[in-house]
Amino acid sequence: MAGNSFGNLFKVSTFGESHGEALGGVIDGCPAGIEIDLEAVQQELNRRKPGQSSIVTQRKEPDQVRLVSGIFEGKTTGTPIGFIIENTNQRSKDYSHIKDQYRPSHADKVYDEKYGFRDYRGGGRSSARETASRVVAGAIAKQFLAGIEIKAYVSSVGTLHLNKPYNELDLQNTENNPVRCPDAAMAETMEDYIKKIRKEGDTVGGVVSCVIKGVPSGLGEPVFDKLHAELGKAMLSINAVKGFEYGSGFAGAEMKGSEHNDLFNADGTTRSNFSGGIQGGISNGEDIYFRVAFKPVATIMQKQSTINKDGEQVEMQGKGRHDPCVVPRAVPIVEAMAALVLADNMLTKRSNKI
Ligand SMILES: Cc1cc2nc3c(=O)[nH]c(=O)nc-3n(C[C@H](O)[C@H](O)[C@H](O)COP(=O)(O)O)c2cc1C
Ligand SMILES: C=C(O[C@@H]1CC(C(=O)O)=C[C@@H](OP(=O)(O)O)[C@H]1O)C(=O)O
Repeated sequence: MAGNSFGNLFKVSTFGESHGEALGGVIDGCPAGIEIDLEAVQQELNRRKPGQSSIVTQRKEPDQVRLVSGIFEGKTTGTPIGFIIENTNQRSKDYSHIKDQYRPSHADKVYDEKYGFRDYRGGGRSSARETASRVVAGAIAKQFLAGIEIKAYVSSVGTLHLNKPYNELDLQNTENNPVRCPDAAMAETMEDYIKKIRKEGDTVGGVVSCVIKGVPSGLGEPVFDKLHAELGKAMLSINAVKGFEYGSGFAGAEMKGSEHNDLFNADGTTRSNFSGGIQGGISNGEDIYFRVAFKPVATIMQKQSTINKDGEQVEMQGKGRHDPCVVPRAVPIVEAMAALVLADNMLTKRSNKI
């Protein structure tokens, strides 16, 4: 099974299944001499971990990371950084009912078809539990990117939208509530809504917005490896993601050039930023901002029709501990993937200077 590595120069490979012994990864290409704050790495994992509030999956995992190589006396050595997170709270019996039948809109059927066999416990490799490894790698990338600030937050849950641009929000408030929405009143409305949806045995989608400040100009490799294309791939590789837009995004399609053009100031900065900090695939020094759309979780606690391995129509109802809405826990994952893209592009920029 290929496809488990991300990045070219700052490269991470992840391993592990939701109900296996452990998850983990190897980061290759992280430069030597970076001071690593292990508590900050753990803090990022705590933001993502299951069981953290009443509006996420109730699986209780400590998600304690163990760094096993590549760091000596608190600094990266330039050798591969290996890390492990043990699984401690699997409840595999919840999944025996999907051994021979498929959850609609999860990855069960396609994994069986592609590989002829699958670890059905907890969704195996297709589970978003894998994203714990991304968060570790992203936390190390963030430390390499000192001076660049990456902040994601929840901007929609279902049809509840926070209709304010990021520069009118105080993003310091994002971590003050379990939804991770920086507007306290909207966060409360969203939280109540997620609770109501959970009671109904249903799930709901949402949007994570992200802003990156302090990115130097010149990151991104046209023509195929444009910075926004790399960000798009990174975000679309996260479980349950259905959409990515940067800058003006789909709204830009409704505008005129005379409204949309980012006019220059004399110092080369721009008066507006519909470009989202990237022009021609290269960062221009303005804020990079983008949005990521997540679908409603597939495993619902309501009866739905599906098929079994023999192609018979059957009824099934989800079991186990699932997220009613993924966006509160997706915030640190989005930040981690953005950090990995920037770290990789930073190293590429260094390597193509004569
Ligand atoms: C943070 C996070 C938590 C998730 N939790 C669940 C969950 O509890 N149950 C579930 O069925 N899907 C959950 N998902 C989504 C599935 O992992 C995903 O839908 C599945 O792998 C199929 O892939 P696809 O939706 O990208 O096509 C979660 C996704 C994320 C990002
Ligand atoms: C365990 C995590 O989330 C899991 C993501 C997930 C899925 O299908 O993506 C399904 C559930 O898995 P399980 O029933 O095995 O607990 C979630 O709890 C995690 O993110 O660490």
